[in-house]
Amino acid sequence: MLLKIVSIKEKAVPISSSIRNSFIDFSKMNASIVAIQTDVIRDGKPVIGYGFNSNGRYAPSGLLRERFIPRLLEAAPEDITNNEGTNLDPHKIFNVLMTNEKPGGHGERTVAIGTLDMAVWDAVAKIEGVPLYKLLADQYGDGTIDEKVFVYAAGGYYMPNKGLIELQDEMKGYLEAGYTKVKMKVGGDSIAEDVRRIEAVLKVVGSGDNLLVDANGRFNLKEAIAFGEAVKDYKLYWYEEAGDPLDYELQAKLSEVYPHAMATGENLFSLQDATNLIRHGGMNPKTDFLQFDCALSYGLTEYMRILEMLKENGWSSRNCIPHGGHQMSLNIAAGLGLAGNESYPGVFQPFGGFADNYKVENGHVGLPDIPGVGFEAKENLYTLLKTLN
Ligand SMILES: O=C([O-])CC(=O)C(=O)O
Ligand SMILES: [Mg+2]
Repeated sequence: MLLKIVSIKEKAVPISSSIRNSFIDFSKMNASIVAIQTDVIRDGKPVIGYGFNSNGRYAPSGLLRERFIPRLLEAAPEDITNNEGTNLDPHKIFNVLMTNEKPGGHGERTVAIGTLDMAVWDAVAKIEGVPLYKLLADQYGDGTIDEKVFVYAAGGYYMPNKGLIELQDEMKGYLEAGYTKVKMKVGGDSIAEDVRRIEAVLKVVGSGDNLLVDANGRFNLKEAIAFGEAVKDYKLYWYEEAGDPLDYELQAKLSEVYPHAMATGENLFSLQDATNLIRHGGMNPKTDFLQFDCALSYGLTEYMRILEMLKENGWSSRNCIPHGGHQMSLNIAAGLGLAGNESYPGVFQPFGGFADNYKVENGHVGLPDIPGVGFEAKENLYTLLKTLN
């Protein structure tokens, strides 16, 4: 008997807040959560894989309900399982989901598929009875697991009535929570004001090596260069998403003049977009970081193809620190040897943050030894996911 998917459920849930980056506010932000129930029984209960979409893109409920969930439910069991029929096959499922989808113009179907893909991998690891990071290391990596993963605290948003003192207090909180590096938003105010904000945070974190700045694609080339010029002496850990994510020429021209590390990629949603960045973005594998987020970009199956492409082009998985601050990318980081993962200690709850009993220490965090992605070890998240059942 081949295993079967019994049901797939989806719900949009709010992750709204009063924070603002240089481009959007999050007053109406939401996310899809999904549950894929299989007919496999483990510990007396049916295996259910859970997934959600990463922050920054809205819940793709329509795409999921009208197109991708029906497509997956209609697939023949042999088209979605391994050869023995004992587990789901995420790669075959990707092909099923992409049936009758033209290439290019990826839009937000990448988010819908990334959400389902997370639930599929959660189920796969639960059926195997191992944490996802272990499954990845054993089946797709070299067997080594990073017991602790580097994480930085992303925050520093613009908010109503948030001055320099409040910004400093926020950053002090991250250091007290065990983080060593913090990220703040820039590009949402004048360069002079952002420089004042940066200097205020530097007083808390000590050196530029402990501070990352994120312009969320706000600048044109002239502005991006001017901002780089204004901050270059701080030798920041990275300067993120200076211009439009698809403007590879802007990134390349900025790379010619900005002398320190840069990061981008959270809004590139496909292997082809990632390839274009590597081909045309002028980025440097010796210094720069790539932030592709599987949960926004067709899932881990596509992410593995991106890692392959990077290798062919002289980049390493250690250049990757994904966007999104979720446990899925933390598993990928631990199992496939990434450089680290983003973390949102203060925002995007209950999706941001990791297992409850694993404290961040010296900027690193461990993962729980339970089957799947580990959602069950994060109580506020699991409580929400369970409402799908
Ligand atoms: O503010 C956002 O959209 C999130 C973001 O860019 C990040 O975490 O790097
Ligand atoms: Mg960003």
